[in-house]
Amino acid sequence: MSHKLEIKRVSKSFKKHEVINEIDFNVEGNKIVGLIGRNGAGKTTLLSLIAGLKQSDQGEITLDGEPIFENQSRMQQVMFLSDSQRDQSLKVREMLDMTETFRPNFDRIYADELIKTFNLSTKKSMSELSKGMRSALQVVLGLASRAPITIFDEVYTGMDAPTRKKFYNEVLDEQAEHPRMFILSTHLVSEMDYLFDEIVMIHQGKLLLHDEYEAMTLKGQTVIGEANAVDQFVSGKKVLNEQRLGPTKSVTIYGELSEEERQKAKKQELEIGNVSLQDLFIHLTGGEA
Ligand SMILES: Nc1ncnc2c1ncn2[C@@H]1O[C@H](COP(=O)(O)OP(=O)(O)OP(=O)(O)O)[C@@H](O)[C@H]1O
Repeated sequence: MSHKLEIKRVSKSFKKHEVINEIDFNVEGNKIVGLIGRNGAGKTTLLSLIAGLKQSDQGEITLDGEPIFENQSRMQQVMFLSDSQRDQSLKVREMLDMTETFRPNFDRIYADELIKTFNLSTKKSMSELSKGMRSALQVVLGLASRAPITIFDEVYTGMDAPTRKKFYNEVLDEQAEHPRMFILSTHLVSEMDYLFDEIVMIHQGKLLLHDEYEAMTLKGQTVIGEANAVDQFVSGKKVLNEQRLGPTKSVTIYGELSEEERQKAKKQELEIGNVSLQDLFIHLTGGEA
């Protein structure tokens, strides 16, 4: 079954600091959504609002038309996994037991398989796990719970590269066998972009872009060639970045190019190339990520 998540002009402040500013977008269906933003952009805050763990000051977040906040049945459909510290004395086995009690779709057999995949011991307590192991446990709980909306808030940052790769493979396998909506926040953009169907990019609490991954990367273009010709070609377009190398110039733009414009570029010996999501992210959020 597919679900509709609506984020309707949501704002949230802490004291006088507005952390989320009128964010507005919808996601519908079984998709893997990448939530991208720099440190402090507001990703965790937005995801906590979506999970109903915090109340927005303005606007509303609904799942299938019903508000999530203070709505037990909707909150049960949304699972939020993060690296925040849990009760350190609990054993891994107890964490699995507790999660199984609260999550109606929890698959214990799959959870036990994942425990082996990620080399975790169910006998250890949380305080005995390394940072990477704690991250892996969050991944196990999130995947095995099979909640219709599963949110991973940068849990992978503690995991080493081979373990992250295992996680990415599991997400893709799960999405094929038990489709649902995953929201994965990250700034490991180049490493994770192949997972995403849709991208939500936020910056300083505001929504910068929301689009399908493919559409978004097709809109990012570099135009390289003789400086004057490049300047003329990009005039009136959204310019993200410019680099000059002697008489040559490389400009990154964002927006669709018509066939006519592509032909014009060809005639003027301008080279048009695609921009990676990582480069778009860097340029759109103003500098090195
Ligand atoms: N409970 C809180 N009280 C006060 N300020 C907060 C609180 N939680 C978050 N903030 C502030 O809100 C802003 C956004 O924080 P948030 O954790 O949502 O960002 P983020 O995009 O997840 O960052 P990162 O990638 O570094 O984890 C930051 O300036 C942070 O200091």
